[in-house]
Amino acid sequence: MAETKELQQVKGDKPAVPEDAKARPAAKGKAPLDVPTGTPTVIVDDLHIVYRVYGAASDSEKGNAVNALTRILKRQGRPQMKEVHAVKGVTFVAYHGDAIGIVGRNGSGKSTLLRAIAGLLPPHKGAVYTDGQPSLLGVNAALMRELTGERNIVLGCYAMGMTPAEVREKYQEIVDFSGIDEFVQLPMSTYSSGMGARLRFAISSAKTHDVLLIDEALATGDREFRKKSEERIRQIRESAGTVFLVAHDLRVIEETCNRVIWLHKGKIRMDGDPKEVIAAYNKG
Ligand SMILES: Nc1ncnc2c1ncn2[C@@H]1O[C@H](COP(=O)(O)OP(=O)(O)OP(=O)(O)O)[C@@H](O)[C@H]1O
Repeated sequence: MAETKELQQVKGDKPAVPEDAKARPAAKGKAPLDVPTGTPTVIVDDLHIVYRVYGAASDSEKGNAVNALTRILKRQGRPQMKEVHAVKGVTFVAYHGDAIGIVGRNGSGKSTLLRAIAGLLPPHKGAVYTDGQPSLLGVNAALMRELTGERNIVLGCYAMGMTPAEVREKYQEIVDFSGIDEFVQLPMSTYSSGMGARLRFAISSAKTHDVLLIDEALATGDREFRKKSEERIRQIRESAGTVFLVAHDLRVIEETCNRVIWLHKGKIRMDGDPKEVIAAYNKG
């Protein structure tokens, strides 16, 4: 998303932190680790995301004769469209060096929020402002199953904007980081889901990202890989990037992030220190 006038203003002397953000624990409590505060990378302002599902009908609307007769009498067609209000007025500011974990129950809007920050979903209301190019790394990131790991690394690096020289320089590092060894010569369709996830993470994190959005990609890795990934996320943060991490494994979040946002039914329930938010989340 292009840098906006609003964000340029925000990057001036006085960051425009929304009023409610000032009241949140991250802002008023202890400063997150080594974060140089004051330079926002992502501003989410009263964001609403609504999915429109065409051809959907609720149980009460479909398949029964009374409903069909009512529709005929009222000259209505089949119900065509349902709306799912997945994100309902989310507001927060992320800063350079933040690693923000997003937790919440299934369907609470975590993946939707990441996709909206990545610019893949248009806001129904509100806005997302980002400084730099956000990159979404998901378990479903578009690597091609029928191609070998090697081809996917090369194409993936080109897709992220690397030059041929940079690809040559990074290639071996990516293979080593992913730990897929000789499987790199085989099509990805022969990989386990963990191997695929590791390769995706290795490719996506080979480049320095301004804003890296990670959706569950670390969930399938083993302990050793998780440690390596956490280290790499730390490096990304140190190079003044911002990382968002969605993971159901709360240990990964607690060990990796300096701030946690708890989403509940599309709204922020809590935002602040990982230990405090995770403790509250575990209590329900
Ligand atoms: N493509 C879509 N079309 C319609 N509704 C969707 C779509 N994707 C998600 N939803 C709905 O939006 C809501 C939020 O979903 P989302 O996937 O963002 O939640 P989540 O917190 O990431 O869930 P999970 O933990 O299960 O991955 C859910 O009610 C879901 O059914």
